[in-house]
Amino acid sequence: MTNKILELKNITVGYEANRPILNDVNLDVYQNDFLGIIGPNGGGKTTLLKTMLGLIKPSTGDISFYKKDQSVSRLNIGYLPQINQIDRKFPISVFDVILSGLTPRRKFFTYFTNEQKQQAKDVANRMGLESLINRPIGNLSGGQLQRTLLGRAIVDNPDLLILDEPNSYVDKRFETNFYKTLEEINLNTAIIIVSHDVGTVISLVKNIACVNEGLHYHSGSNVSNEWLEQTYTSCPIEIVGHGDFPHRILEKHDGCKCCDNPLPD
Ligand SMILES: Nc1ncnc2c1ncn2[C@@H]1O[C@H](COP(=O)(O)OP(=O)(O)OP(=O)(O)O)[C@@H](O)[C@H]1O
Repeated sequence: MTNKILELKNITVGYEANRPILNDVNLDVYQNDFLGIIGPNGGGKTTLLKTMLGLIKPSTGDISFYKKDQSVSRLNIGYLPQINQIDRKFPISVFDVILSGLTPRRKFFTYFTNEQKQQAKDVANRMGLESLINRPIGNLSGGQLQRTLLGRAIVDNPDLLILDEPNSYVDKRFETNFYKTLEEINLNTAIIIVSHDVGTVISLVKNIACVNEGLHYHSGSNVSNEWLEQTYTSCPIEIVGHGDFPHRILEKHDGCKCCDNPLPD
């Protein structure tokens, strides 16, 4: 038994004909995996997620899904988007956002059963949102909104949870709790986390992939500075310890596509 749930084989994918963003990508994701995806800006991380979610179709290669080593046509995937993809003005409550992660029992008149409503309440409690359940999402802090959307992503007991830049919600007080919650979820669910915060990713995950036009896989999270430099290619990078989590330091350098936010001298 390999416990593989997702397999990408020789995937080449892009948005325009003959202009691939990712070339010949191979990746296996396992049940209970915690995979960190890092890489320079524009390297293709979001493109890889969209491919896994079936939102863009590869020009070559195969995507396969498995449950208990048997091939299946799809997986149940929960997705936590980046905060800039959320319309916070949309008039919807915490409870309704979490409930929307479930499929209504009737198609044309949206209808959730009492059991499903209880499921959404239980997840709200698990996320520490019981006192905010009727609050419109426009009136939540960044961390509360993140917990709400994490609740939506896990309410249907997904096989795989994908988190796109969870650090974009910026709520330092909740950060440690958030990572503890992820560890609990990981007991039953495979997780893929995409983040610019290489240090945090390395301290959390079981395996690492660096996406930079292709995909470089590292089994285990004890990556060396040399591996990081090789996989980021044009962008020198170093990991240093600082507080609870190591942080990423970029050496001073020019002409590199990932240097939109160089550190001050
Ligand atoms: N819809 C699109 N149409 C055409 N090109 C696109 C589209 N979306 C992304 N791209 C291009 O694909 C490349 C990879 O983008 P992608 O968003 O996957 O990178 P990323 O690694 O997620 O970047 P970042 O770290 O900045 O979020 C970039 O050059 C980008 O301009």
